[in-house]
Amino acid sequence: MDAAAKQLGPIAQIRISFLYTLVIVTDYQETESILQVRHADFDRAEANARFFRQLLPTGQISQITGPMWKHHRRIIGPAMTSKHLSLTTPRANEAVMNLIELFKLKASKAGGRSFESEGDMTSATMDAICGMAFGSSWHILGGIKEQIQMLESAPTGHLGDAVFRTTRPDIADATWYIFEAVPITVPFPAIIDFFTSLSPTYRRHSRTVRSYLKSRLDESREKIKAIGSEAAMDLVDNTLDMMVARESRAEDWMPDNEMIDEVLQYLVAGTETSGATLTWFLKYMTNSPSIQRKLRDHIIARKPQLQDRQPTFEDLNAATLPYLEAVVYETLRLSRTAGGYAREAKKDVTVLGHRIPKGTTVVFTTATGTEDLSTPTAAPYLPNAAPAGTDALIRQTEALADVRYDPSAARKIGYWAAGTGHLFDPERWMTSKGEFDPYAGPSMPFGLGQRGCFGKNLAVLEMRLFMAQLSLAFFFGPVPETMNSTEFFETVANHPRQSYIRPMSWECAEAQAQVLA
Ligand code: HEM
Repeated sequence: MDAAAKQLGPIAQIRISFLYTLVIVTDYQETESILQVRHADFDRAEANARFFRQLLPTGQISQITGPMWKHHRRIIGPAMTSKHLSLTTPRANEAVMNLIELFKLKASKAGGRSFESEGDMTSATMDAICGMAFGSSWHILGGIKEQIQMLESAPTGHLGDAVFRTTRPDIADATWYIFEAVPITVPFPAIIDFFTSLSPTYRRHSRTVRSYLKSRLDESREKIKAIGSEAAMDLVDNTLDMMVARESRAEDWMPDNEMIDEVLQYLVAGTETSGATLTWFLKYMTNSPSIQRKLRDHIIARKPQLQDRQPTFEDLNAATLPYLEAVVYETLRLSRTAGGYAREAKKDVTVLGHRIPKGTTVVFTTATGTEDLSTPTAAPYLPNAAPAGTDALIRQTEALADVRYDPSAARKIGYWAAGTGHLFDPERWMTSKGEFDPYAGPSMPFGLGQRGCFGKNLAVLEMRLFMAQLSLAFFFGPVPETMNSTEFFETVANHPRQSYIRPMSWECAEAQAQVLA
């Protein structure tokens, strides 16, 4: 899709089959306007929402905008306020600390060899999200640590890496199983969903996860009854408790199955996305020693106390730690965890001068953050060059090359310098005064508008917590070329094909640097 978007320009039409046509819009300003302003014209695409319906029949993510979606947003919305996120921060910090201990242990057993990190990052984000969603985790990292402690040393893989084969608790495996059944990369999701719903294994794992969440819900009700719902509102450190505390108000009541869907949705929408983004972060750090040093020095200079204690929600913000914020935004921009998102035209509409009939799915790619096709200096579009191998699928709309961004129009967001979009460069987010500028240039990792990512605030908090503490704990040493590919593969998220790291203490890194000097 990215290749098509790049070659065909700001708007293009892709015929998937005789019955189904998509329109791709890559013009940044038009995308902003559709997502943020034109709610009367566009809604969440049914084609997108139905991916998750088997797993989360009533979750926000499976619904088009209507009374049920609004009801869910109103009840769970306070989970993304600063007040609630501040209360839940210790839950995420537990996962970060366990991850740091696990990396130390793995590094000692690896004896200088690199090892794959993505499994640990998704286990860490699952532990963190569980803690924030219902107050305790499945201790996946703790279990992995215990298994690794038993090892003398790790076996060597075919690339010369250290291989750690570990298992996860059954409940975590059951959850992964049902996540992986989301038919996101298949051509006929409805058919796949039908067969999935008949699969005894899927049904068994789904029952296991749902009955676990039901027992958490019952415990939460007991807890909140004992505290009293009004008092609980100021104390609750997880989303389930918060929803239960609110349910005493008639308008905030929600049936059990809907509450369970909302909590499970945290895990579905928040684990793989955050885990993949943090895996990319480790890759960028591994390949940017000077950025690692700058980030660590920045945190120590601005918040020296974070060397001795865990950060609070209030410690980590763009004003206090602008360079950390720049690293967070740059990682989200370049890793493009979610490849794109979609809307459906609710009526006949006009986009960039082209009539789009009611019911058409319009897709936006996060590549607009790396290849800003509305940049006046961008390379000219190639309106007649369909990407190789896709000719049969692609039919260009008539003469679209002339539909370009109008430089005289007001635009709040800046531009990235031509040809630099593919580089990992946190400086692009910094002003000459050393401040963080969220409007420096295009990037939409979370989509936008009323159907943009619900969990954005939580995700950004997680990124800050993990990135700050990992940067203080480790220097990520270079890994061999054969383990350093930048290729990726796509599921719900974009994952790096290789995620090898070689964490070491800063003291060890400095000693090595001196020997080499
Ligand atoms: C780095 C991490 C994350 C990324 C990159 C990400 C990205 C996205 C994107 C691109 C969308 C679609 C937006 C649109 O259509 O405009 C989305 C939707 C959503 N995300 Fe996230 N997300 C992340 C983490 C999370 C977390 C941690 C949660 C939950 C706590 C979450 C919950 C949701 C939900 C519920 C929706 C659907 C919203 C709706 O349909 O109204 N996400 N996310």
